[in-house]
This record gives sequence, structure tokens and C-alpha cells, in this order.
Amino acid sequence: MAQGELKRSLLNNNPNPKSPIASRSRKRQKIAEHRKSLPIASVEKRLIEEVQKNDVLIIIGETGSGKTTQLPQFLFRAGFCKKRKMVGITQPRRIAAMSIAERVAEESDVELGQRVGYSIRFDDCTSSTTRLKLMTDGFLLREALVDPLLSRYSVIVVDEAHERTVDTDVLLALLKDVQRDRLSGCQGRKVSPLKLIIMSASLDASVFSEYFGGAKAVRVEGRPFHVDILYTVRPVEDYVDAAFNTIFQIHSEEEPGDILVFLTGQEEIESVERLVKEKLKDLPEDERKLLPLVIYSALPSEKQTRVFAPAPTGFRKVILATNIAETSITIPGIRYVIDSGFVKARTYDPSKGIKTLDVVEVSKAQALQRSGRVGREAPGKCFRLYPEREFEKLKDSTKPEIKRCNLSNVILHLKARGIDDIVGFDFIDKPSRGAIVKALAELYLLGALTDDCKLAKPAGEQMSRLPLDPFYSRALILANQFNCLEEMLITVAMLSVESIFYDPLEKREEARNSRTHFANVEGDHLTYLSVYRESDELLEKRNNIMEKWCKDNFVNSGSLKLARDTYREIREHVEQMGFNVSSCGNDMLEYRRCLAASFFLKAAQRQMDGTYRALESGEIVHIHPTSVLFHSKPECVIFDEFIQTSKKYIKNLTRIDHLWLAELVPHHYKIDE
Ligand SMILES: Nc1ncnc2c1ncn2[C@@H]1O[C@H](COP(=O)(O)OP(=O)(O)OP(=O)(O)O)[C@@H](O)[C@H]1O
Repeated sequence: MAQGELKRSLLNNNPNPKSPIASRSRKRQKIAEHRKSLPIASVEKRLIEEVQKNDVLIIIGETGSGKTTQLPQFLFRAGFCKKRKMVGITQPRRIAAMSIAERVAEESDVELGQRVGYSIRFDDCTSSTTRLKLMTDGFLLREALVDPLLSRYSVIVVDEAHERTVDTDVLLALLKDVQRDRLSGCQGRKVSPLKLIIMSASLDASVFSEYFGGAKAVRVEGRPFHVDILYTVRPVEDYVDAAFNTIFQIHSEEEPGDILVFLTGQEEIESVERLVKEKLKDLPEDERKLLPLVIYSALPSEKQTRVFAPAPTGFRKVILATNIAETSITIPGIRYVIDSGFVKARTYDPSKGIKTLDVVEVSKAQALQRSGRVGREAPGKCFRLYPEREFEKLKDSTKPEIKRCNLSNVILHLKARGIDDIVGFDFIDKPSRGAIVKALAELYLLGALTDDCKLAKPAGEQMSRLPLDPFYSRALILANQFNCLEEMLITVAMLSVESIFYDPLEKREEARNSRTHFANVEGDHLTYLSVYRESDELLEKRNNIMEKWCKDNFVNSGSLKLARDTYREIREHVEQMGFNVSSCGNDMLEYRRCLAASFFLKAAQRQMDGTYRALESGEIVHIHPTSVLFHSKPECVIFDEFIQTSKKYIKNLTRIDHLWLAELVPHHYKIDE
């Protein structure tokens, strides 16, 4: 964003500049009073003293006690932003970084993007005057590649550390190094020491304390308002049904106030949204004032932020959310939370390269965070759709993501920072040796590492600079040689977002029929290319018909928009790397050969019985029903994803000639004798 440019209001509750001065000052006064009443307000002095005394401080406080919004302002007041230094506050999620920045700007009575700003992928709302910067932990990790000492920051606050995302874990490890390097005046530069604050409401402080050599932990006692926790008497048979019934029970029996419902994924959310809308049609006029809204990660930011806007007068909002709304954020007006007790969790089996997406029980820490979305502005209620005895049996916390994900990206990042001993690296929780070895081997085969496991030049360096899965980065580097970079940029952008197409359950047939004109016999990658190109032509004509076009073709408009943003960002990256973005025109053969050379570790061959064998792992797999190749079943394909749901499926496929593999990747494949 251009310096100083103003950002739209996310929360829709910024003072209207045209409103009378009196109302503005009333609002300011209200905010000031509210801030004073927060539990953290009474310990400002003590917290600042602790930060001054300790290089690493762990702060644990109840949800809503004011950690995230107040601590940055305390630090600003205490002088940590003097000499043009910044305080950086990281969040695991984009939506939290944006909405908290807006709240802190409002409380500080400054324009967003000036003293208080945020930086997330695709959206930089900071300026040269920014002193308090909210960002995702992934964003700070990338910044550390450019500025290894993070020299512009005096303090980094890592918020919601209990989530233990892979980015949080790697960031904490790097920050430990940065602190040491800054103390020892590394790289001949004099940089003042870096303070690190780790925060959460549901943190096992001992893990972090030990990791940082006995770091001090302080507790902020108290929460703003009481929350009633209600459990079911017996386990429910179907939590989606139970959630639906609870929404209407609250709507008819409880005092006014909005409802936040935690479900597991987009499909579930859409189905409850539909059910709610249908039921509302049958209700008498005066009982219909319920407004369903949805929020999940595949929605573009501007749609996600709709949940923050107040409901029209007399209406009650019911927000159907995934765990994206579980931590950090305050959605004004929420008085009731419904916790299904379930979440979708990703795991990865490195030996087979297979991802699993399972619906699993939440941990106690997650249940606590969910109930913590109420009781922030007023007393609230949390309806847990499971009995109390089931709650007691839940795991305390979720398994750290680093122990259940593909490590290629992490390793590439560490290598780019000059860290070569990955097995000996000081992770908070060490990933298994097998997972590390597998990722190292994969990176070597993809050309990112040399045979002595050093970052390969230039390919490995280029791959580490691209904010992408290493397979996609390789595809872009090769596409530069195959003269199909334009097509590959689109492909990678489309593959980087969640489900471009949506198939509503009751309209599955209609959805598939409406999309047949995009379908390409060679596979899904070319099909995505057609969708993108058609949307390009449409945008050139008229922007406002895009939504309708998406609806008619069952294209997920949110995902398409994200893909278009991703395209622009990656294009900028590759251009900065000196690549010339050329197109292969109609020569799709070269494009498919490029895909084969890029995804050669994800190739599968048809078997006599119509199933496929993944050449790398030897696993028997099936073409996913959403693929355009589901019926034609070509002899050999490359795929993007290997995922286990009801069966082992391969998704996003393109037909290739198996002889290409030996020709294009002779170091890995040999021609059959
Ligand atoms: N956007 C907002 N609109 C209205 N009130 C808000 C908003 N953001 C924060 N608040 C108020 O400020 C309080 C403190 O919020 P803050 O996010 O700092 O708490 P926290 O301790 O970090 O909570 P959590 O552990 O859930 O992240 C909330 O309880 C709420 O009363």
C-alpha cells in the first residue's frame, strides 16, 4: 500500500469523521474507560518493569484480559519505539493481524497504517511512521530472510503461541538466534538487544520457559466478564444437527446478542447456512430476524471482515466459523458461542507423502479459546455440544504442527539462513528424524539442495525466495526454461488456493454440467487455466459481472480472487528474479512436459484394475471424483495432492506420457528395458 494511504474500516465502528465532535469524544471516553477496566490495565507498570528486566518474558492471561490490544500500547508509552524502532506483534492468522491493528489504531486515536499498521501477504498497511506493527508469524519469518537481525525491531511479541503452528515454532527458534546475534554484535553491526514476549491464554509456560533457559513467566489475573459454560447431558449424535438446533433455541429463548458457532469446514458451514435460511422462511415475520454470516479461510479478506459489521437493528447475527475465529479476535456483539467440539486437522505421513484431513476432537486449549470469544464486552454463554465428562477427557493441547507437516519449506528456509545442521537444530519440539531425512531427500531431488545438502545455486536460493511449496517453485523455475512461465504462474496461483470450484450437495450434477466447457481432456491444470483466462476476459469487459459468472459456473469467487492476487504477487517475485514472463501460446505439449518435469515425484501409473500406483511410494491410489480425468483414466498422470479421506485419492491431475519422465528427469527415472 502507498505510504500514508488510509485503509477501509474493517470493523465498521471507527468514528465517522462527519459525526459531531461530541459523539466522537464520547466514544473516545468510552474506549478510555473500557481500557482502564481491563484486568491488564492495573499491572501496566509491573509488566513494563518485567520487560525491562528480562530479555524473554512469557505472559499468560485469561482470554479478553487485554494482552494483545494493550501490551503494544504499554510498550509504546514506555519508550520502546524511540529512535524509530518498532514493536512487532505476530499472530498465527491474517484476520487477527488486521482486526487487532484496526482496534489498536482506534484505541490510540490514530489512522490505521500510520503509527499502528499491519503487514500480511498481499496486504501491507504500514508506512514509514509505523511503530506498532501487527503481522502474521509467516510474514516476520520472510522479513528475517531479508534482515537477519530484525534490526528495526526493539521488541517482538509472539501472540497465541499455544497454537504451535509451524511458523510460530520456527519463528521462536530464529528469534532465539537473533537475540544471541544482536547481543554478540554479529555481522560487525551494532544493534541494540531484542526483547521477546511470548503470550497466550492457554499456554503451558514451562515448555517455553525451559526452551528460553528458564525465562520468566507472569500471569495476568482476571477476565473482563463472566462466561457461563453449558454442556449437554449426553453426547450428541450429530453435532451439525445439534448446532443447528442450538442456534434456534438461543434465538427463541435467550436475550439479544449475536451467536458464534464453531464448525469444522466450509462445506459444513455452507450446509448449516442453507438450513438456517430455509428454516427462517417458515418462521413468522417477527422471528425471522436472524442474519447468518460465514467465515472460513478460503473466503477473501473483505468477505471475512463482514462478520465484524454490526447486525441491522433488531437482527441477531449468527456467525458460522471454522477455527479461524478461535483465537485473538473480538467480534463485537457476540454473547453466545456454540462449540461443536470438533475441528479439521491436517496430518502428513512423510514416508508415503500422504496428507490426511480428519475431523478430530478439539483440545482443552481450543475449547477454552472458543469460549473466550464471549465475555469480552459483556457476560456471555458458551454452549459446548458435549458432556462435561467428555471435556475432561480432551487432550490439553494440540500436537505441534511441526510434528505433523511436510518439512520441506521449513528446511529450505533454514538453509537459506545458512543453518545447515537441521537434525541438530534447536527446535522447541524436534520433528522426527525420518521426516527431516525425507524432506532433505525431496529438496535434493527437486534441485534445491546439492548432494552435500547445501542450498543449490541458483535454484535453491530462488526457491527459498518464493513464498510457495517447493514443487511449485520448481515448476516456475523450469517454466522459465520451457517458455511457459505465464501459464505456470496461473497454474501455481490456482493450485495455491482452496477449491476453485464448489459443488453444493444438492446441485452437484448441475454444478458439474455448468463447468463442462472449461474441462480440458488433458487434465485439471489446463482446466484451471481456462477458468482463469475466461475470468481475465470478463474482467476486461466489466468487473461487476464477475460475481454472476462465478455463481453461474459454480466457481468459488473468493478463491478465484485470491488466486488472482497470488498470481500478481508471484509474478512480481519472478520478475524481480530476472525471469521473463513468456507464454507458450497454444503449445500445451511443452506446458505438460514442464509439469511432468516439475511434479515427477508425484506421478502415477494406471493398473490393470483401473486403480493407479503412485510411482514414488508404490501406494495404490484413486483419481479423485472432482478431477476432469475421473472417467477417462489416462495411462500416466502427474498429480498435485495425495490425500486420504474415505480412500487414498490423488487430486489435480494432468495426463503425461510416461516416457517423458526418463527423458526429462534421467537422474530419477530410467527407461524400462
Ligand atoms: N474490535 C473490538 N471491538 C470491541 N471491543 C474490543 C475489540 N477488540 C478488543 N476489544 C476489547 O478489548 C478487550 C481485550 O482484547 P484483547 O484482544 O487485547 O484481549 P486478549 O487478552 O489478547 O484476549 P485473547 O487471549 O482472546 O487474544 C476485549 O475483551 C474487548 O473487551
